Amino acid sequence: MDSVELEKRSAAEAAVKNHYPANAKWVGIGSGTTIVFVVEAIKKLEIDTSLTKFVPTGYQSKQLILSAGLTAVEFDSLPEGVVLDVAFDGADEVDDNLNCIKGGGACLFQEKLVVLQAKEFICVADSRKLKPRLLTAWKAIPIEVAPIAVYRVLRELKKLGSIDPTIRTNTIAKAGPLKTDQGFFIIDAPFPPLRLPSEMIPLTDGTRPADAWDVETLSKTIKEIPGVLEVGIFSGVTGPQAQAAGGIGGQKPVAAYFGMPDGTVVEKKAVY
Ligand SMILES: O=C(CO)[C@H](O)[C@H](O)COP(=O)(O)O
Repeated sequence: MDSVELEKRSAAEAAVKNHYPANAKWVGIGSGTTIVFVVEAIKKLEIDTSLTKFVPTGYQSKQLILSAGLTAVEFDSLPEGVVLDVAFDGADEVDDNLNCIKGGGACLFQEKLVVLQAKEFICVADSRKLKPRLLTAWKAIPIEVAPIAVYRVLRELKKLGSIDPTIRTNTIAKAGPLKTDQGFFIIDAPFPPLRLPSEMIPLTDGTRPADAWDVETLSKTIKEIPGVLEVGIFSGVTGPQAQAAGGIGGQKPVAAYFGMPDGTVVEKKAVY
């Protein structure tokens, strides 16, 4: 196993050890390559999971749950009022405030639904994902868009300062735009590195500097473009603050685990 895979595994083991609830009833399972190690770590606990329901974030996630012999319940089959005990998921980049970029695997819409429905979102990643600000190494924001609106959304993104946003295409033999589990397209929209909201200094007339966006404002602005289903920025209040505001757990992780090249695991916790 190469060193990045080992980082993913050690982060997953630490995250599951610290956050998998003793009598878990509902557990969200994200998408991507790191989440495979989370499911492996849950299995390694050797606890009775027969009463636990695992909520997938898409096709790959559901197959992962089923092939591990666990019970999958799709998001749209959740009984009314159910709040997930915890949701584990990966990320493409995580900043100092635990804001995340997600959607590298094109599952951001269901991933956001699932983490919002969980008391706690626990992020699991390798060392490459740990950066002070979003869009440092990961250069574009994944945005899920209705196919009919895609060219209009591309134009609107350019007006917001995105340099050369593109429609993601299939990487396998089938030519054409990649389709998400919802049958939508993904636009990858590059922007300059994003600031934290606290770093935004308005111009003297009170407006935003043309080349500077903070995580929160850009996410909300993109979400308002007609045709956008969801934006791959996971930000805002989290944990108890989100619960107090009625948004259950919020979009942002309460803790993020990063496997490091030296075999250690860095744990970062949200500050409330
Ligand atoms: O958001 C995601 C999929 O839409 C993934 O969580 C993200 O892309 C990280 O993937 P990986 O664990 O393979 O690095």
